[in-house]
Amino acid sequence: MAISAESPASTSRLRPLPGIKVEVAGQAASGCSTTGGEGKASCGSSDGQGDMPAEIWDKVKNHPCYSEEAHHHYARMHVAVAPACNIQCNYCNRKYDCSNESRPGVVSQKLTPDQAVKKVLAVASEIPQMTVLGIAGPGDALANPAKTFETFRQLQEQAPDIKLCLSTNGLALPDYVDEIAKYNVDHVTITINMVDPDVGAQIYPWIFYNHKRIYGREAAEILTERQMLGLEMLTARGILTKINSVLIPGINDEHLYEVNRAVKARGAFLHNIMPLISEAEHGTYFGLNGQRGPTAQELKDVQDACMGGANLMRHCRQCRADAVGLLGEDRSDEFTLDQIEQMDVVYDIEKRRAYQEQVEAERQAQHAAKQTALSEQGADDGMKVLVAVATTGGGKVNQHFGHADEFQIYELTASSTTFVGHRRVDLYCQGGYGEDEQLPSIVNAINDCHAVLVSKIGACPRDELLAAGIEPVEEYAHEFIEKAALGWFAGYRARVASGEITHIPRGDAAIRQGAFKAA
Ligand SMILES: C[S@@+](CC[C@H](N)C(=O)[O-])C[C@H]1O[C@@H](n2cnc3c(N)ncnc32)[C@H](O)[C@@H]1O
Ligand code: SF4
Ligand code: SF4
Repeated sequence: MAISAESPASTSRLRPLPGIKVEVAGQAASGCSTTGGEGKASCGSSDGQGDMPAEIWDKVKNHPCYSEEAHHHYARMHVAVAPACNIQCNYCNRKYDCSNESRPGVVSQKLTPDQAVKKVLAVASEIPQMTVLGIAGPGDALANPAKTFETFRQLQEQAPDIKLCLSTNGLALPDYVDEIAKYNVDHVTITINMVDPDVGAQIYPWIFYNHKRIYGREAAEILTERQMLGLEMLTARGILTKINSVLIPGINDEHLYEVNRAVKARGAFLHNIMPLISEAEHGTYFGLNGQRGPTAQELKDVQDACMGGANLMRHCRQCRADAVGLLGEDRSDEFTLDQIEQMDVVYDIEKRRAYQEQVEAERQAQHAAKQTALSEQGADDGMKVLVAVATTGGGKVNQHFGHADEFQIYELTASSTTFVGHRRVDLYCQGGYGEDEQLPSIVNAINDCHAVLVSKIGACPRDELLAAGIEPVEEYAHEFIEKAALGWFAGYRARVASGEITHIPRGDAAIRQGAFKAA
């Protein structure tokens, strides 16, 4: 597909682009449910490739961030080799020795490139489904170019099967595109929160550029120009890009649609709209000044409004800069420098490959089960519901309600299943203490869902969920998630059709008791 990089009307305030035509070698939309947010049933391919070109498919099918399906099966890790930053965001406060905060920009230990490479080899040997190594701070990968590229250089030699990624604010990006290509870094994340410097001036107090500090609107103007130029240059080289945007209510919530269209026009592969994390105790400008993050509903509304543009990632976990494991789990505690010194690391590519073949077979089985379940749904009657799922990974409904500290949320129609996000909750099972207090907050977190799919649930929470209009479902324990959800949905629609129950749309209006009623 050829995409013109000329400025679309909505981004006319940007630096005029050089009018290059950018070849985008296959957008996510042409694949089949490979991205986070828009998995439709139109694709019948058994593995999910759809009509995506093979070279793109190879880059995304086992990348947990670029493919929603892959994130159930494959792991990633970050190494914290990039402490410095060349700009200031009003939502960021980096910490270098912190083990108890789970947010971007925080790490337990800064690493040298040599230490980082040791750690990657150790993790990759212990967790063979770890396919991706990213440098995401705690500062900016490209504000620390020597450490970033030395890490990549060594890894390319010693672990050539691992995909390399980096995250940047984009200010220095145009200067490093050649080096990014040289080390086969084929996934780059750029954080783009605005394409309008007036919006940018409310997010970025300063940038450090050309040996000086630049403030306010002028800083934001330079930043947006550099981000757009860097994105175009990556697209022109066939490097896949993911755009992160932090949703900041009252500042860029209404503007992110424009960002989505601007990055799509420049060939972005995915757009990851993430909620602002903002607490006074993090010590950020926004946190200290009462700027709140969005609700789950506000986030979904903005993501939904952006559909039809750049494809959306909705399964981001906003990981720490030293995260290790499947998205949502963090095993970095098992790989401290002291522990790595004690490990007998043998990096065996063949063993990793053989293991990943099994993992890939599971991913494909999950995809095929979904396609079969969709084909059995019958005509689409326009009904749309959300369901919550308790899972420990592997793409299956395999967690007890009481053990879930989060639920994955899927939107179902008769012709699609779409992952729309995860909701963290307080653990219900507290060893007998405080359970009654947790339940209302759990119900509140999933109160826009019609059902919650679990491997098991106790009698007390079952009754309370039913009273709140949420149907607890154990029947599909240990099934693949989409197959389970669609199986329940087919039964639900049949009960509605027979008059056994009344379908009541939920959403915001569902914050009431008794939505799930017998007719
Ligand atoms: C720590 S940064 C490191 C990479 C790079 N410096 C950048 O900003 O893109 C990783 C991601 O975390 C995001 N981030 C940092 N603090 C955040 C916060 N308080 N809330 C939401 N996202 C945040 C950044 O915007 C960025 O997308
Ligand atoms: S660019 Fe990244 S590391 Fe730098 S201040 Fe912003 S979020 Fe923090
Ligand atoms: S922060 Fe988001 S994109 Fe980055 S590794 Fe975690 S899930 Fe993937």
